[in-house]
Amino acid sequence: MITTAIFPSRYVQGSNAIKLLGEELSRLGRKALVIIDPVIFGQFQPLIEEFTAGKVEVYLQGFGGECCDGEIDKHISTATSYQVDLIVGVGGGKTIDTAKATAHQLKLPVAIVPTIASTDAPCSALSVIYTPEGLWERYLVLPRNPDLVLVDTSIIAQAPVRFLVSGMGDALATWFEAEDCQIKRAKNMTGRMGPITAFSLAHLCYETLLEYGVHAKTACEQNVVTPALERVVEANTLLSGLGFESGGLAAAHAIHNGFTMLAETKKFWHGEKVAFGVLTMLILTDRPSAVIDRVFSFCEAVGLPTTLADLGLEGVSRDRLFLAAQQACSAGETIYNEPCEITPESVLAALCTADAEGKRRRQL
Ligand SMILES: NC(=O)c1ccc[n+]([C@@H]2O[C@H](COP(=O)([O-])OP(=O)(O)OC[C@H]3O[C@@H](n4cnc5c(N)ncnc54)[C@H](O)[C@@H]3O)[C@@H](O)[C@H]2O)c1
Ligand SMILES: [Zn+2]
Repeated sequence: MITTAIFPSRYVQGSNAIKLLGEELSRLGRKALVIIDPVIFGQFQPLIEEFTAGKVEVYLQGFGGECCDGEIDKHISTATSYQVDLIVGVGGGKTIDTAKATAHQLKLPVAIVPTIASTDAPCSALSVIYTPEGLWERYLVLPRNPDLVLVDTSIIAQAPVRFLVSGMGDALATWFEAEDCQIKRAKNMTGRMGPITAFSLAHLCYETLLEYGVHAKTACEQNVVTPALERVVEANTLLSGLGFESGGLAAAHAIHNGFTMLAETKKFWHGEKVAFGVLTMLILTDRPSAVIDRVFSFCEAVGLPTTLADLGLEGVSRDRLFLAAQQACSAGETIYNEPCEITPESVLAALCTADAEGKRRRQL
């Protein structure tokens, strides 16, 4: 059997790692287009200018808010007119995915500087493309992973804690989705089966969250970096990225994609929707109740959604929920990597049951 795993070329993490930006970027190019999330543009412009000075020439451009084709075209056009030889993405998952897609179109190297540990987008060879209105559109699978991922944990610790928790929700899916792909011998994001390395990393991701998740959240609430925070940032960013890409995706992410059909969930972050996708998946795939209890307890302890109301879907009708279930079961979705029968009806049943279980536990 041929297995395949893919990795970013270089991963740098630590408190004040941003000071290494110029040195690290100068390995990749001389002139960079730096795409920055608009919310943090003012905060990061001076940092980027200071820590690249004398090493790399930089042009800064704001990200427009959605990773869609029009937005990618905007950055391609700027990069072309400035004749840059490197693309840098600074921000959350959407800015990062836009930077990766832009670099891919231009066949340039890409460096990623996540400013929140909210998803496992930084390390992957994938951009998730949406419509300008924010509906999930397609996965753009890229031929290579980022050339550099540089994570400054002090920056992550300064950001609102909800992003770190959301990243834990995304990372929580990694082991369960990879495990099901391993059982089913399903394809990972490369279209081949993952090696044991990927499944081990995915499992380490899960163990790290369970062991250090609560303490990492506490540190982030104090805006400080501790060893637990360092571990969870690495789990959210590197372990989860390697684990999902080379292990494979399954139901939790398909259910997330289904939720994007329901406008009420738009104000919730990717990892928050994925976390409820995990709870649903555990019921859908008939996991032992001890596992279900452990994952519910973890979500409750760190503050991830455990009911539909937590995702803005209080009182949602079964008919509307069925729309999300149908979307989760679209042709080609990763939900078919599950080693069990999948229908929109079975997904709806699992969604309703996960919600009821979340409510039941609150009444104990
Ligand atoms: N490509 C992949 O492998 C992959 C994996 C997982 C998720 N994704 C994608 O990532 C996206 C979700 O990413 P996200 O949840 O990071 O959303 P996002 O990029 O929209 O960022 C969330 C919010 O955080 C703000 N922000 C960023 N840095 C900040 C900081 N330091 N302080 C305060 N606010 C800050 C942004 O302005 C934004 O409002 C989705 O599009 C999802 O599909 C991609
Ligand atoms: Zn995800």
